[in-house]
Amino acid sequence: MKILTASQIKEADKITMNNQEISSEDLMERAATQVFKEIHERLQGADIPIKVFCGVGNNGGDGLVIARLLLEHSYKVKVFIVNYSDKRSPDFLSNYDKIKNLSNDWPVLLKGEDDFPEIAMGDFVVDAIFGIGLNRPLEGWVAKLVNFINKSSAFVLAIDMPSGLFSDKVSEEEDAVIKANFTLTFQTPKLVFFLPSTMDYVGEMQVLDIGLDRAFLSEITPSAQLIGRQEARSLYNPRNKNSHKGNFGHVLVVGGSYGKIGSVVLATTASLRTGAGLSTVFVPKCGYEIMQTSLPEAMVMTDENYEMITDIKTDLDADVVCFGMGVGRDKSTIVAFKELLKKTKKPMVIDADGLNIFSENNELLQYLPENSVLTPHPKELQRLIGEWTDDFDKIKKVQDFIRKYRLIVVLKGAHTFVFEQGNIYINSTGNPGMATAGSGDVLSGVISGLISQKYEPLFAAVLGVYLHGKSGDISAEKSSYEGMISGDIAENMGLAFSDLLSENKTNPGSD
Ligand SMILES: NC(=O)C1=CN([C@@H]2O[C@H](COP(=O)(O)OP(=O)(O)OC[C@H]3O[C@@H](n4cnc5c(N)ncnc54)[C@H](OP(=O)(O)O)[C@@H]3O)[C@@H](O)[C@H]2O)[C@H](O)CC1
Ligand SMILES: [K+]
Repeated sequence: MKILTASQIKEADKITMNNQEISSEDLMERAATQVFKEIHERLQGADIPIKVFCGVGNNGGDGLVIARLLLEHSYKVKVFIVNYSDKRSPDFLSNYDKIKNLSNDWPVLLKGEDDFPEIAMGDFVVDAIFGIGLNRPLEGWVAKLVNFINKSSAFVLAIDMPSGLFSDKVSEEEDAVIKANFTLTFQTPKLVFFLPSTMDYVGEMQVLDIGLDRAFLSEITPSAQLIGRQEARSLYNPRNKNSHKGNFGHVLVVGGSYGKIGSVVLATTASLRTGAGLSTVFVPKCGYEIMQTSLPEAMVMTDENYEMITDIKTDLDADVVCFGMGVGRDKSTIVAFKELLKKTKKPMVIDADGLNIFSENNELLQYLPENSVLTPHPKELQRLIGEWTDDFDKIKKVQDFIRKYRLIVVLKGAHTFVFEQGNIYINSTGNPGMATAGSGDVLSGVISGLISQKYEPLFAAVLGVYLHGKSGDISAEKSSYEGMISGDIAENMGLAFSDLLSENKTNPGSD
């Protein structure tokens, strides 16, 4: 699903109104009706006090329509107008009239702190104060109102965006931003919903299709894309019946050191569970028996050295080389890595200490084959590209880095981002249970397994991240966030594929 900027959304609005010959008020009615339906479906007429806080722009206009529709369905609604400005939008004004005509219980005008209503624990708060039109931080009593709502224990539903959250930059720590339990957003998710510094404001998120112009939406180049099941499914290459293990490629995993052979076991298991035809590992001698016993499906080659990798003597023409897990940063390992880089022509997948070696030896990056995949977590990324001021600056710095070295970067996090030049793919699967030792080793193995099967490295990264997250979700379902371990993610890859390929799911753009 495309993630659009506020200006792209505003353009889509205009084109939609033009092509569908509808007014902006019609579009507002349509958007807010979708919200009403979602609320109605969940509350089923329940006798819950609903407090709708409306700004005086179009986000506030949405709030007024939602309130009107709820009142028409006999919900217990109280409307508060957050009168932050004298500039009221025309669609706000016409809906203000409509709601005033509906009942004698007129909206309450809030002009300062003294007007704040009581918000009780069981209240249902609708936040329709600001949407994508926010262009400066909240100030004065409006900021205080937002903090006041946040302090209440009420359930908060944000309309389009949590108020106070910018769509195209991060807020400062002291800024007032609604902390929503749920956000119903129109047509497209916003990039800030997925950034580490802003995602917590959003709560659970659902995108409502408000029927913006299809042709425009399909043609526009997005700033990023959200990868749900449908998008991941479109990347899957079905297998030919007439095939043998040679068709699915050969993965070479190079890694491990004394006490860290498990990381290689995990990555290699994951590569095989993802469908690699053959997987060979290159480990220090201490890893020989561990590998052969724990993963009989893999072939094992060893270094001369018992404890660490010092010389990667192999002429194996693998389809992909995965390097870095548990490998350490000994001088001799760095030399061996450099030799490996020089002789490898096919894309590589680099993780963990492989990334740290690059951070400390920047000159090695030039030997990395084009289209190789780096899989850092934020700390590893910071060591690679330097400090960033905020998440938007980070995105820019990653783009500069991958342009320079012609790479793909998989930035691991609650929402893993896959960066290619000029594009970002944001993953929708996964859960906090995956923050467990070895989870990254499994991911490198999954991506390598897909590359060996002739997936383009970019698509291997995007699909791999999706499947890894899905397998994590399946593992959590079976064992809970706390109880799952990364070996489960490798073991459940088969179920993640089955889920991807099952026919009985219809929810596009999400899971
Ligand atoms: N296609 C869609 O998604 C549709 C969305 N709709 C809804 O419309 C809003 C966007 O509405 P808009 O009127 O553009 O913007 P806001 O309601 O968010 O803000 C209104 C004005 O508030 C001023 N502003 C901005 N920041 C502040 C601030 N910190 N303090 C005070 N005032 C502020 C600003 O005006 P200025 O002239 O003062 O700069 C804003 O213009 C969208 O989010 C949806 O909810 C439509 O209903 C249907 C289609
Ligand atoms: K809002």
